[in-house]
Amino acid sequence: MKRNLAILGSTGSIGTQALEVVAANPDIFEVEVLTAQNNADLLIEQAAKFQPNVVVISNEALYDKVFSALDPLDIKVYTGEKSLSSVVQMESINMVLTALVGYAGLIPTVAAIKAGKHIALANKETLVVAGELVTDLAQKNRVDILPVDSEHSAIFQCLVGEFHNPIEKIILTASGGPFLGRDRDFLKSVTKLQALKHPNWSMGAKITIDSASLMNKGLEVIEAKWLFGLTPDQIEVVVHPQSIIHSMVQFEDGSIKAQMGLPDMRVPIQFALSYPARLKSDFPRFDFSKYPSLTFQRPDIQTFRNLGFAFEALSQGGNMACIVNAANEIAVASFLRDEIGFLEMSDLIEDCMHRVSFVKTPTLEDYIRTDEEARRIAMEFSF
Ligand SMILES: NC(=O)C1=CN([C@@H]2O[C@H](COP(=O)(O)OP(=O)(O)OC[C@H]3O[C@@H](n4cnc5c(N)ncnc54)[C@H](OP(=O)(O)O)[C@@H]3O)[C@@H](O)[C@H]2O)C=CC1
Ligand SMILES: CC(=O)[C@@H](O)[C@H](O)COP(=O)(O)O
Ligand SMILES: [Mn+2]
Repeated sequence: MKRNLAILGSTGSIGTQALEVVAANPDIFEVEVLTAQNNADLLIEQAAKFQPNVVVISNEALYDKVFSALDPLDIKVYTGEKSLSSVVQMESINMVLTALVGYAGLIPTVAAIKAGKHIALANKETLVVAGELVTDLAQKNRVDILPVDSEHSAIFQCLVGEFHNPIEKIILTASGGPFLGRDRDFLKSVTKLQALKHPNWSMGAKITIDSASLMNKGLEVIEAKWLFGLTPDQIEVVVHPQSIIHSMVQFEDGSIKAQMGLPDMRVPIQFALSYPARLKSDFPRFDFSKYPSLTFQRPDIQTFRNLGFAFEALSQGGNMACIVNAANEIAVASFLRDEIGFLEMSDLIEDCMHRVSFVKTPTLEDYIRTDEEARRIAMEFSF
């Protein structure tokens, strides 16, 4: 069961935890490709340790630095726009972990699927932008898309042994983020430092802001629709502040299965990389006596409007989720630069949903055009 991996985004939160899993299981995993955008020092360190055949540094200005460090180790170094899409096609790879953030994950994932590589999917934006196209392509090429996202891994783990049984609904759990229970008056003036303090998970900046605004849960609703072939009314979101139950599936007899454990992304990463096997691990174990109560409540979609936008995008279909995704990427980047306020992120997304050209049955080229148009319009947004 040797897995020869390309890890796209190896220097990020998911990428570094994936390399911990790899390091603990050297008989099972081989690293063929590592990629990064800006963190050349860490990429060089990872390459020296894991000895891939190839690395990609997406920022072209850093190519010389990475090349001169890795040339003596006989590790090939690439850069440039098309590099990710070409390296994922290498013969020696059989699985690609998409641990890079944002829309940038879409085109390399499509290239990997076309080349017949199984996908361990962390980059939820790929399915948000073009879920129908990507899942159809995977089916056509007999490629598995194995979820890494903790909620989707939980659902997938509940479904193992049940694939013949219809799902009545799934229950996606949400932590509620750092601003759970807060009203709009409070949210008006929150800072990025407050928003970057997730109560349970340590993650990259973009997804942490998405969690604070409930956009992450919205993106996950769309991701779940495409991964598990659901209609929007089969997807319920429940706030569960402890993040111990990672999500649930309700079957047609009313029985509910839940997957639980401490919030530790190494568990779903490892399961996606080793599926169908479960590998032994020394990750900390859950202790029931430390969690005397697990609590649940409804999400407040009047205050956290982004979750509602995601359901709206699903009901409109076409390229609407692609519009929401691009607008959200611009909104989060602007918030992180202190250019807009927390609540203005939702105003910007709503504006784009009204103004960007709607396409009912988009092709890949339409998604690329939509992403460009939505980013342009989002950048023009003024308050
Ligand atoms: N972190 C988590 O626990 C979870 C993450 N996810 C999803 O996984 C994905 C990765 O998240 P996370 O690890 O937190 O993100 P990080 O920001 O920590 O890491 C992102 C990685 O992608 C690279 N990267 C960023 N932008 C680009 C680009 N335009 N082109 C190529 N590479 C790029 C970064 O390189 P560099 O650092 O070198 O600049 C880095 O290696 C996201 O889609 C997120 O939603 C899902 C569930 C949980
Ligand atoms: C770890 C993971 O999968 C994240 O997507 C996490 O779920 C974020 O937490 P919330 O969005 O529920 O706050
Ligand atoms: Mn998640």
